Amino acid sequence: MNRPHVHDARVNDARAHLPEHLPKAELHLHIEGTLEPELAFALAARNGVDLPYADTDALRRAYRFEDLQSFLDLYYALMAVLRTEDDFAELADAYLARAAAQGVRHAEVFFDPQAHTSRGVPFGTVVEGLARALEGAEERHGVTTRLIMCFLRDESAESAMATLEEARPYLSRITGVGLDSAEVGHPPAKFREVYEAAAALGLRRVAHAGEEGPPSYIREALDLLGVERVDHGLRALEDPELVERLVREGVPLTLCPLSNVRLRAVDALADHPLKAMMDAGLLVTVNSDDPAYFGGYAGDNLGAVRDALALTGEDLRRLARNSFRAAFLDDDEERRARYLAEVDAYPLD
Ligand SMILES: Nc1ncnc2[nH]cnc12
Ligand SMILES: [Zn+2]
Repeated sequence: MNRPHVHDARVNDARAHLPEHLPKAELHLHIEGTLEPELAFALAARNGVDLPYADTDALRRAYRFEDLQSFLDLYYALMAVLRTEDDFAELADAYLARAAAQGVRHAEVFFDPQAHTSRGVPFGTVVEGLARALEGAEERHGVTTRLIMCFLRDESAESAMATLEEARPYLSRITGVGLDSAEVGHPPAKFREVYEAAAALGLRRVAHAGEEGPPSYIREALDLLGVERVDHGLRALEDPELVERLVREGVPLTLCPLSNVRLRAVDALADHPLKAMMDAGLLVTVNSDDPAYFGGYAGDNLGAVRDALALTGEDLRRLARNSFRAAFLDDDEERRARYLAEVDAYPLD
């Protein structure tokens, strides 16, 4: 009777001390990208939605992407199963449980309101559902949270502005705005006025830039949108002057290594610029982007780059420290200090 129990305890203990499970903040995570095939099918059945896949294996086999757009096509299509407040709460709670198991102590979660309102799901349904899970996360999972709403950059600036208006009644639950979806051809400049309006409402600002798009998009995000963090920023190294500025100003970059391989922004993890970016003095963090689609959550990403790029334990500690330094914890500096102390105390050898 006792043996399996003792065995389980040892497994759990070993898992708790994996180097890649050190305490960390996740700062680049699309909640819709945490929709695992099993939950997608369960929600489809509950909501009477027909999925064009025979089963979860068939769906997983569709996760072979050529580029960002080929992923986005499936990502938006699968959202059809998300309809009620409970669906959004369940989705977010499942993510938070997984993230906590890999050492995530603080999560700043993106959502794409236009992808839901455009198919008839009210803004309030999405936010109330997500907020229920996020606001209970400290008690349930030991994870503090922030919510960031992203504008779809391949939709119009007018649509983004209307979405900002829709958010007004919910601003106490929303920390900031972001910009995502198809990047090339949709430069940050398109959203200058929307970001000005968001800033006037007291919202923090981030934007995807330099994932597939050129380094000039990263400059625009800084200069025209006033972003405080750059999501991805993968192509920054192509522009040495930009790198110098990002280092000087301490602008955080939220890298997503497994995503970059799956969406073919880099050929292989061994070619990922993460280590070169660390060596250049950039404030980089490691995140999971859309973990259900790209093969791993926060700890999986960290473990994968550790192996591919021969990162040391101290490199991992630095990345974890960066994640808390880059987090929107300015309203709770005591908490940030506690998280940083947890990183320093975590045994890595
Ligand atoms: N990696 C990504 N880039 C742009 N938009 C996204 N939406 C979800 N994941 C994204
Ligand atoms: Zn992203």
